[in-house]
Amino acid sequence: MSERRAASDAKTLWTPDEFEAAIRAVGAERYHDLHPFHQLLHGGKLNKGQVAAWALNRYCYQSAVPRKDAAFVSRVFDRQLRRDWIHRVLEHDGHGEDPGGIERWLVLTDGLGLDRGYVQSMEGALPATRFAVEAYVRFVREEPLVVAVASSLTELFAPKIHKERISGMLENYDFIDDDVMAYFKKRLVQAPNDAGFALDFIKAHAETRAEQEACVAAVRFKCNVLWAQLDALHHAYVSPAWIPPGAFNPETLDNG
Ligand SMILES: O=C(O)c1cc(C(=O)O)c2c(n1)C(=O)C(=O)c1cc(C(=O)O)[nH]c1-2
Repeated sequence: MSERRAASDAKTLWTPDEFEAAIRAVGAERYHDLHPFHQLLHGGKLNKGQVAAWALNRYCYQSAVPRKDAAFVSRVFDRQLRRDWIHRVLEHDGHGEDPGGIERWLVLTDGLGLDRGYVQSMEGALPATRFAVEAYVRFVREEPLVVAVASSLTELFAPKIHKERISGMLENYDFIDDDVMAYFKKRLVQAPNDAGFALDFIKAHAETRAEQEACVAAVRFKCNVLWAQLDALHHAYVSPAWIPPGAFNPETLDNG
């Protein structure tokens, strides 16, 4: 055991409330709602091409989420936990009558004038987007289960940003309507359930202070995954507007 880990284990276990407060403090400090790109997006300050760049890159995240959840399930020996987690894959991939979140995301990219095949190929995504989302998949595949669960807890902070996004984008962009915001409306119901389950799970299963601190670090890591994607978008499409070779160019979009 490293010296740092031993020192952390020797500290008193946080109470469940203290543990939750430490997790929530990470969101208050560094969730991506604080990123200038989101403020531009929600405030109507971007043009259609820039919004399309965001949606196209964010598709990579959407498609990685069920992959990381499937990777998680594959590591779980407890049948009940697999049952409790597997719906996350289905929420995104669809199930029965529900076309799923990825399909709803493609309705958004259709509405922005992007070709579906191009979006799904991820060929136009920024290099940093690909690195960031794959780092998340790898993290969930490799870290201890309780830490992997904790990394989903940025979802505690997502409903606030989804509400702001629905109202801000509907109000500020004439190319956004209710149909294309369906993805976020659905997440307003799904995310609190998923986050509540994950929070209860880590409270019950992080048994040492070191494990609790590793969970907090996982939320910090995940905030970085989200933040890095917006840094890359800002750099490529806002200022200095350096589009990496081969990445989506908004000028190729009709009415971009
Ligand atoms: O729009 C957003 O800001 C946002 C953020 C996050 C998040 O915090 O990771 C998720 C989502 N949306 C989302 O729609 C979603 O399905 C989702 C799943 C997860 C996850 O880590 O399992 N995060 C998020």
